[in-house]
Order: sequence, then C-alpha cells, then structure tokens
Amino acid sequence: MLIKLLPTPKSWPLYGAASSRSIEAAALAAAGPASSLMERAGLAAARLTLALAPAGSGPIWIVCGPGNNGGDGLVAARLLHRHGLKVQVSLLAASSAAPADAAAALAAARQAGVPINNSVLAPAGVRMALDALLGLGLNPDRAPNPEMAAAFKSLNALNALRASVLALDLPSGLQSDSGSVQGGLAVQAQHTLALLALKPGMFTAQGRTLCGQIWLDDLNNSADRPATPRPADALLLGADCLTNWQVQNSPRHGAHKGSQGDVLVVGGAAGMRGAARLAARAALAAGAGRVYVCMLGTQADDVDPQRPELMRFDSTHITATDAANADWLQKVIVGGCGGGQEIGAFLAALLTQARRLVLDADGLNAVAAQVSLRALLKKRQASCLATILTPHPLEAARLLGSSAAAVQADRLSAAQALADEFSCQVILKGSGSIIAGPQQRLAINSSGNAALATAGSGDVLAGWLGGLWAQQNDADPFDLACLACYWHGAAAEAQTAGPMRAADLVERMHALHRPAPTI
Ligand SMILES: NC(=O)C1=CN([C@@H]2O[C@H](COP(=O)(O)OP(=O)(O)OC[C@H]3O[C@@H](n4cnc5c(N)ncnc54)[C@H](OP(=O)(O)O)[C@@H]3O)[C@@H](O)[C@H]2O)[C@@H](O)CC1
Ligand SMILES: [K+]
Repeated sequence: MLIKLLPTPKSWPLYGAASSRSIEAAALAAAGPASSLMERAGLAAARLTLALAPAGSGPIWIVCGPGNNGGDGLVAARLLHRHGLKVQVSLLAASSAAPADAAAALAAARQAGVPINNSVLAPAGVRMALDALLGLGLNPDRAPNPEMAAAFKSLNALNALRASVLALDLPSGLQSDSGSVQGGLAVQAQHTLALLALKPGMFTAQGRTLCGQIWLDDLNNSADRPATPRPADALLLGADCLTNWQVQNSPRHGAHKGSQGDVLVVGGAAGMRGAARLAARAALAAGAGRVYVCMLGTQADDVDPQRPELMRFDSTHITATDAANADWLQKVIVGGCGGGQEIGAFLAALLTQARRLVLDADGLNAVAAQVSLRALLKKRQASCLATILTPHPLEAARLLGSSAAAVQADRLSAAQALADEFSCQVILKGSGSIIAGPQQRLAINSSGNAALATAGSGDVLAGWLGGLWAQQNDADPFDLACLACYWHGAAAEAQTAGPMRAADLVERMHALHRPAPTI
C-alpha cells in the first residue's frame, strides 16, 4: 500500500540498513518466485511516477545504478514503457557482478525494447526523472565515482527546470542510518518513495531536505508478514504523541494553580533577558500553575511587563543552604536560557538539588567547560534526580568533546552517546530533532520546519518542556521530551514561509491545546 507521509497522524518504526535488509530477506522468503519483491518495487515506482508526472510528451529519464536500486528503476522503466510512456534509461557503473534480480530486470527491460544508454546527461525535453542510482547499498566510506557524481549533478540541475526527481528508496548519496552525506554529493529529490520500510536517515540531518515529499510503499509486506523480524532502530514521532497526551492530561474542572505545578526559570543575564522571558512565557502557556523567573545579574522589578502573570524569584534562595528557603526544589527548573557566564555560579546547587531539571544553552556550555560540573551531572540519576538536556549540535559537541560536524554526521549516535554519558534524557535539536535516553529506543521528531530556525525557538522548547513536566510530576521524562518536540514543531507548521518569531511561536503552541474530554 502506498502512503503519503508528513504530517503523520501515527508514529512509525524506522529501520536502518541492517534492519531493512533483514526485513527484505524475510519478505523475499515470503514473496515467492512468482511475485518477486523487485517487481513490486518497480510497480510501486511506476505507479507513483504516473501520478506525479506532469502532462506532456517529454521522456521520463530513469537513471539506474549497478545494484538492486538500479534494478527497481529498470522494472519501473519496463512497466512505464509498456504503459506507452516515452522513457530513457541511463545505466551507470554497470558491472558484470550485478545482483541476480537486477541482472534479470536489465534483461527483461532490454527484451521489452526499453531504450538504454550510459549517458550522464538528461534527455532533451525531460519531464520527470527517477533516481535509481544508489539506495541501501551506498558505501558511506566511498565517494561516488565520477560518472555517478556527474549524474547527480544532471539530476540536481533538473530542479531549476522544474522537472521533478523521484528518488527510489533513498536519494542517492543519502546515508540511510544517519541522514548524512559524504563530501556533499547527493541527489536533491522532490519526492522519495521508501520501499518496504522507512529509514532513520530520511528524517534527520540532511534527510528531510534531500527527500522532499516522502512516500512509503510496504510492497504488501505487512500483509505477507505482519511480524517484522527485528525491532525498529528508532521511532518517528507522529501526532498521536500529542493527541494521546491531550486526551489523558487536559486539566479537569477542579484544577487550580496549585495542582498544575510550578516552574522556575533560571537565566536571562544582562543582554539576554529575552531568552528567560520566552522560556517562562512558554512554561506558562504549556499549563504550569505558577511560573517564576530568576533573572541573573541585576534584578529588574518586572520580570516581563507584557506578561504580568510571571513572578520574580530571588537568586539567593537557590544558593541558600537552609531548609526554609528550599521550596524551590519542588519546582521544575529550566536553567540556562540566556544564562551567560552568570549561570555557572548556580549550577552546582541546581545539579545537586533540583529534582526535575531542564538544562539548556549556557547551562550546557558551563557543564561542558567544567569537570566538576560534569561529574555532578553524571551523579544525578543515581540520586533519583531527573534531567533533560536540550543541546543544539554545537552544544552537544562541546559536551561530547567533538565537533558540530561530527555530531551532524551521525546525530542519532551523538544523542545516544550524550544520554549514556550523562545518564539523562537528551533532545538533540535541529532538522529532525533526536530524543534519546539511557535504555530507550531513539525517537525522531517529524513535526516542524525551517521556520523554527530562529532566535529564541530553543528557549521556547525548554520552557514548554518545563511547563508540561510541572503538571506531570511522575511522567516519564523521555515521553515528555517527545511530546514537547512534537508540539513545538506542529505549531510552526502553520508558518509556511518566513521565520516564526519565538514570542509568536508560544502563542501558536498555546492555540494547539484541546479542551478536556467531557465525562
Ligand atoms: N533485492 C530485492 O528484491 C529488493 C531490493 N530493493 C532495492 O535494493 C536496494 C538495495 O540494493 P543493493 O543492496 O544492491 O544496493 P544499491 O543501493 O543498489 O547499491 C549497491 C551498488 O552500488 C555500488 N556502490 C555503493 N556505494 C557506492 C558509492 N559510494 N559510489 C559508487 N558506487 C557505490 C555498489 O558497489 P560495490 O560496493 O558492490 O562495489 C553496488 O554495485 C534498495 O535500496 C532498494 O532500492 C527493494 O526494492 C526491495 C526489493
Ligand atoms: K536512489
């Protein structure tokens, strides 16, 4: 069955190359010789091509590589040719060692009279192209040979001509497990048809950009074999994580501010007060009962004149050691938003005492820079203190002692490494935010768009997370992190062009609340 994805009402399992291959092996065993899987893959590709191709008489250019991805393209070419469409196949890097299915697909295409050459240039008047050069078999340690690289270039040039490129299984050059691209060489598709299973790399790092509109055809595999042979490598978060929470957790009639929990935002050093205000506004809009702000540096009387609901909190309560001043420990602490250097003076107290802590921005940078703070962060889980870290790639790199490029090259592994190193939950922000936790299956957020790449967007996420957590004392922080990411992204989707200003984002997120079900 063919499914168009994103936005998606339900969450989906994601399978990397090794898992996809074991699904493929099981599906091949179930499919039997009369209905080979490649034939189904080629049929799915041909059908989608017919649906997407613009009207006209120009040829469909099908660019095939040496493996089974190329085989899928050859089957599609034969079926489209038989359907009466003008097709032109370019077969590149062909080898006598082609897999049996691909060799059979080539023989059948030749026998059917499909025009096949080895040109890297698009035929004149092309109206749509299929990228069947490389799929799951991409070797990430090898740069595509010059012939393939030239074909990537020709396919990408079609973007300017508005002839769309449909990538089969994956855009060639995109790594299925990580969403990264070696040496900047990859195909930019307008549509990608995932075959059998969705892969993690389609939804993070460069995946979302290169895939364009994502489609999935399970090649009837779920009907043949309902149980997949391996557990999923990650989960793609759909709207169900938001709707389930809203059904179960909307405040009931008897709610009051004391029952909705408290948040304390610690941050907003001079020049960066806005970051703490945005986090606090977000916590309030998420539904926390009371939100306090501890502005670092000189205190202003009004925390946020536009939001009189927010209350000021004196920083001396945090560093005081007497029990009379310890009620802040009950609050969810959102620390670091616009914290500057000043946050460093409070981190030892926050890390050793805060029961529920969201650590962001300068809070993360200070931990990365100080061995003693790192040690305190690592000890929190053993002391039953819960932590969610919300780094962007550079902050994650500082914590891991690597570089932003290394984090981006394998975002899933980087997020998992952080979660394991510090024994806490992690949101690695960016295109396809990753949510990781110790002994948790990784999740990738599917909501959101480039409108979120704007100043203050991360502060809003951290504050919203704190606001949700305040209401759900004993919620699993991993689930809350997933929920906050999805909510944050979903609110941005109404903004189809231009940046989303962070203060407006808070209001959009607030507008996504749903009334409590009447019982
Ligand atoms: N079997 C079936 O029935 C089904 C298969 N399906 C389809 O099969 C696809 C997987 O096929 P696959 O395993 O043959 O790998 P594929 O992506 O075609 O590439 C391998 C070729 O590329 C070459 N190569 C690798 N890296 C390279 C580089 N950097 N630069 C240049 N060349 C490079 C590599 O060379 P080698 O490393 O062997 O020297 C080899 O020749 C999957 O994505 C899906 O589309 C599904 O439809 C389900 C049914
Ligand atoms: K491809």
